[in-house]
Amino acid sequence: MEYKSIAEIMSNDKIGSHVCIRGWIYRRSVVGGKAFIRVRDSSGVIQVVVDSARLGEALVDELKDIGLEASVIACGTVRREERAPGGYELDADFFKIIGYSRDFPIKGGEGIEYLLDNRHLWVRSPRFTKIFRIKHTILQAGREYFTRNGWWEVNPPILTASACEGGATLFPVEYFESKAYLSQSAQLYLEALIYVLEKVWSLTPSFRAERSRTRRHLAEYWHLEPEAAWYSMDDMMRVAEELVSHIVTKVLEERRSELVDLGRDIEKLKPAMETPYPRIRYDEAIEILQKKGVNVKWGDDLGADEERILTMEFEKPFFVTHFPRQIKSFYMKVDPSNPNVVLGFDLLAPEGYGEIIGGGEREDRYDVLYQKIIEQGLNPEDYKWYLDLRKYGSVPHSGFGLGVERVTMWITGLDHIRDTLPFPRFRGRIYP
Ligand SMILES: NC(=O)C[C@H]([NH3+])C(=O)NS(=O)(=O)OC[C@H]1O[C@@H](n2cnc3c(N)ncnc32)[C@H](O)[C@@H]1O
Ligand SMILES: [Mg+2]
Repeated sequence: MEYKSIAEIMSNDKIGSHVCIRGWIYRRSVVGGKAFIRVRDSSGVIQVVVDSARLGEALVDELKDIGLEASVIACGTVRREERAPGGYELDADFFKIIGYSRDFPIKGGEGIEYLLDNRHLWVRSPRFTKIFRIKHTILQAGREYFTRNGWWEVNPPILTASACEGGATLFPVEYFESKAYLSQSAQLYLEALIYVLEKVWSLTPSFRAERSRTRRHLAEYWHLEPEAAWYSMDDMMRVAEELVSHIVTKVLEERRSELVDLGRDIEKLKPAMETPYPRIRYDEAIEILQKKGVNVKWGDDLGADEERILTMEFEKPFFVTHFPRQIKSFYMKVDPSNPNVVLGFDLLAPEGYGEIIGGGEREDRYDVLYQKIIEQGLNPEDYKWYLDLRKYGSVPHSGFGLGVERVTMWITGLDHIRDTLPFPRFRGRIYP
């Protein structure tokens, strides 16, 4: 028996053809001797009509109370039906229950904690099918961009010995007789690999022990990070905007129907297809915020609220550059023309989404980096290997980290980052 996907058969050129599908019962009702069974698979939902006059009363009676998510096979003739989801239905001449389902625990209207406790079943919702298909394309676009432009994919370690982004968000793990930490970022190792392949990138899980639960922070997220020898901050900002533009273009080409089904306003994504993106310095960002009456002063970090207000000034992603040195990580290169700021950049997504990328130029001089490690209260011993990279043929280099879930949240228009991956991890949530 040959099976078609539901998306394949829901088209005018399939009207009148005889096909077989398989999937799970998403909704069901019985009216006047007919069962209307909405079957879902990974491509969509179709209504299957089981007529007792054709397939017998016993089957229709059984379908009256069949459990949601029972797995089924159905064969029949495709026909137009405006009242059915997607405008098509399958007039069944064969219908078989494969796997029964009793009392599927998600019936609609449950609270968020209950749904998260049943995430292993909640993920079956067609809404997640659409989100995860979009995320698939985002990841595919990222890999495609780097491969096409001569970047080499590498595999940095996830078990590490020291912090990259500050000790406050480290997850310690037992490592044989000693202690290790789950990686916050692949960056430091990518900086070793640029001396091997010059332009490298990795997709790794990054871990942040974020104490507070917010709509845009996870404890485990997927991190797309390039690093390149000889690249300046400006060079790397061009890579960042080309990458994001390619991602948005590919999603709009290949996942438009999923975006529409999620209620996303496609028009709001189109400006991000065009580069270059606007660039403002941190100084200008502070001025904009102060003019809007925000209580912020030079030297303050930009939090979610400040970023949200800034994003209302732009219709596409925009860069904020040249942050105060004291609010950025030890590895950031100080601006030669202004020792108070570093050559760092963030890329902020519009519509209130804020930071999706953080990056910059790295300090490539041994003595200066050593002092910055001391300045930030870190132990140079913990960074001995990292400092070594500045002893043997050090070169100017830059990189950034793109938060895949942050980008997915923005592109899909979601209001919480937890729905951008199947099993979200944040404080208080490790099950299932
Ligand atoms: N290779 C690099 O230069 C990356 C650099 N070491 C780094 O980790 N920068 S970052 O802390 O801003 O994180 C980078 C991005 O990673 C995302 N990010 C950062 N933290 C999170 C959390 N907690 N949850 C979800 N996403 C997160 C967000 O998009 C940030 O812009
Ligand atoms: Mg950042």
